[in-house]
Amino acid sequence: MGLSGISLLTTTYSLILQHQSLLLCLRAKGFGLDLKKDMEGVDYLSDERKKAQFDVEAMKIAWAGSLEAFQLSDRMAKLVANDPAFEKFTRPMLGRKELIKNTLRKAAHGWKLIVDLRLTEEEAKWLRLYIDEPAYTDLHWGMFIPAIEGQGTEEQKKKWLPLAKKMQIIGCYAQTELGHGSNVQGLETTATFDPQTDEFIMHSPTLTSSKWWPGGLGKASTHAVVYARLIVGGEFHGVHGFIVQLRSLDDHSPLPGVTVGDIGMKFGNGAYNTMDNGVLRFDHVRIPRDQMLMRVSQVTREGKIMQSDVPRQLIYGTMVYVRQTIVADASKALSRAVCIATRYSAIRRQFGSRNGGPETQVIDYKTQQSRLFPLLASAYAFRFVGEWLKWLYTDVKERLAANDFSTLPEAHACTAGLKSLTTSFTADGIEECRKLCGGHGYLVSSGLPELFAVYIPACTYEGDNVVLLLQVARFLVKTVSELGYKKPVGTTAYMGRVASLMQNNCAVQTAEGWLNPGAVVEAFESRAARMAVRCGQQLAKYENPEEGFAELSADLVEASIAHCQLIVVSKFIEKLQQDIPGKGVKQTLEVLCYVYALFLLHKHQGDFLATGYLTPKQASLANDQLRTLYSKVRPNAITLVDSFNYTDHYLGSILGRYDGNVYPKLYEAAWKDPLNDSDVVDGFYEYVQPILKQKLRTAKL
Ligand SMILES: CCCCC/C=C\C/C=C\C/C=C\CCC(=O)SCCNC(=O)CCNC(=O)[C@H](O)C(C)(C)COP(=O)(O)OP(=O)(O)OC[C@H]1O[C@@H](n2cnc3c(N)ncnc32)[C@H](O)[C@@H]1OP(=O)(O)O
Ligand SMILES: Cc1cc2nc3c(=O)[nH]c(=O)nc-3n(C[C@H](O)[C@H](O)[C@H](O)COP(=O)(O)OP(=O)(O)OC[C@H]3O[C@@H](n4cnc5c(N)ncnc54)[C@H](O)[C@@H]3O)c2cc1C
Repeated sequence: MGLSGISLLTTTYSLILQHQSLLLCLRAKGFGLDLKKDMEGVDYLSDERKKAQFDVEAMKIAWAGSLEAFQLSDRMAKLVANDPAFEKFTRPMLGRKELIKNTLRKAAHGWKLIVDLRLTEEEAKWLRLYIDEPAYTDLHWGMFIPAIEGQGTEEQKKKWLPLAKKMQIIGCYAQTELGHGSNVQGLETTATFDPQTDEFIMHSPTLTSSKWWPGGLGKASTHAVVYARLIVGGEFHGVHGFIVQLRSLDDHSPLPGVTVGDIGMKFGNGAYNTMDNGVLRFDHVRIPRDQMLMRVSQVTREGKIMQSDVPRQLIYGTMVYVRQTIVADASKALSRAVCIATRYSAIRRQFGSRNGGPETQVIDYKTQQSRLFPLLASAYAFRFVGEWLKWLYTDVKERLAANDFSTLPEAHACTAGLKSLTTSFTADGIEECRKLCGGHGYLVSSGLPELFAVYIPACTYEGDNVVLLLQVARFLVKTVSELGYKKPVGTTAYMGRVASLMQNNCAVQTAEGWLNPGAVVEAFESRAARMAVRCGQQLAKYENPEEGFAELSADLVEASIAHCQLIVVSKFIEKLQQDIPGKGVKQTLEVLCYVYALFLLHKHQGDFLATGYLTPKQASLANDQLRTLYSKVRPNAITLVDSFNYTDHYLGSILGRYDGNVYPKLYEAAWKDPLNDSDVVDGFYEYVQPILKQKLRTAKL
């Protein structure tokens, strides 16, 4: 094949796809073809992009939340993508020590950019996100600083926040212990007040009291907010946060009485192993009294405990904040996986070739659509519920600052429940995206294995997902039990209409009848209300409510999921009631909203049927409508993932490349693997050749 033959290959998209494997063979066999030259600059997804029925630039803004948010995020994404210091392709191949050093280097480079370019806190947050490497800085900015902001007095904030924000100290959040994580009141580390010296003595009395897991603790932090049992005058006064210095600010060595280190390798290559999750023990370490975070309770010089008007639950406030950010992160992680799987599904062809024509794009298989499009719709749904949750949190924060604590229980229930719902779904969704990409999805260069490994602990950290749903259940049970005399508000307002929600059944008669926001919301409200009320009725049969709660906990978790799904569906619908500019943007989002809702209805039809709200026929009509909706998503699929505006650097996936130039890049990447540095593998002469050369004496073989 001559050069003219090669240039012919670039003429049509389908021809190129057919000939890619041939080209690769030629190169491998030493024919010297320059694949880079032949394939680069071609957009293999351009035909797909032409199918869009909406204004992609406007959708990018809808996804980002505003033009300003879009521009800011776009600027930071490009800053990172264009800086070779943030290369991450080799990360999964690094040993742990190199990995951590590399992460420290990136964090330092990121901080230099933040300082040199005078980035705002918001810009810095996006910069760290796009660097896309879990690091001690996540916990410093994401938990240590918020803990001081939320639980410190004005004086404490004035002292510690400037140091932390200039990174003159590095902090982490040391709550979990070897023996207890979920049960915070079961923590064993003690902080005993010594009135003689006006100090607290921090101590780890047992092996199980060792702090275990805190990110950034293992190697980087100089300080920690340590959660410990406050003991004053020999009595226990609950768990509180204390700012404790762990390492010297000169040479970083642990201070006397402090034993600190890393807890070891975690799931996956690269992935969360860039984080130094740590172990920490105290041997009677003394800290000044004013290092107890004292917004909720104060210990006086004389050793008196003073309670402020602030509820005790505010000690858990940092978790409310972080759970809210985790919901926003879920939409990022899911959209990333979906972007990879959608683009690759349009490139990948299997079967269906007629008369030598191209095979079918796997995205056109209905089964592929029924697995992929609900994930795409969920990414948008989580994005919008995350936006709403951020608003809710900001509102609560303002109220807390003005000593109005009335909305804290709802904020706790919403953040706990939505954190659980979105992270569980996203973790499963990333794995589904890997399967949607077939064998190539299992390659590290697809980006999916590392994304999965880095993401799955989100189901555990910041509260085990089942434990959190049980918190939602307590909130629901309380709401139901108070219905007779207290009007439910906020996300439980629908319970105020419990009588009609229990009585009226679904009125939908046709598949088109499901394209009605009122019908959809009523279905989810009825299901959630009926499940919660049913749990309430069951609980009432127990003399001991705690015993009943434990016995019914699996059903209570189901009721919590129904309530949380209702929130996501309602917030998506509410979003669509706003003005959303751009040709076809609102209509396309409406399709996704119905996909999300009807997919859930189909998946959980057992609930809807068992509560008596739906008939089997109505459930089946919903499924008919869902199939029609998938056809409406299909032409917009690629541009819907383009609207996330992810750079190739952030995606970190050959399968998800913007230009769809998958096969040559996969091929190229394989040759970059260190194993291919030589033709004869290390160890061949010691371990393989002797086998090949052996002269077997046994008759059997
Ligand atoms: C890739 C880079 C990402 C970058 C992101 C940036 C930052 C960080 C991101 C990632 C995170 C990385 C690491 C994660 C860090 C952690 O994991 S920190 C440790 C988190 N630990 C937990 O979440 C522990 C879970 N357990 C609990 O939250 C509680 O103990 C409990 C289970 C909820 C309560 O237990 P219980 O014994 O029943 O209750 P207690 O007596 O303690 O309190 C009961 C009352 O308090 C209310 N309540 C509970 N929690 C909260 C809260 N958070 N806010 C407000 N109120 C709360 C509860 O409703 C009860 O109220 P009543 O009115 O009495 O009913
Ligand atoms: C990657 C990672 C990073 C972390 N970072 C930090 C950090 O920075 N700082 C920090 O302090 N901690 C951190 N943690 C710890 C984390 O917050 C805890 O692991 C988490 O809260 C879960 O607690 P646990 O490990 O005690 O789980 P457990 O509570 O032991 O859970 C084990 C099982 O028991 C079940 N279970 C527990 N209680 C109940 C119940 N009441 N009813 C029914 N089932 C129950 C759970 O559902 C689960 O299936 C991190 C953890 C990970 C994995």
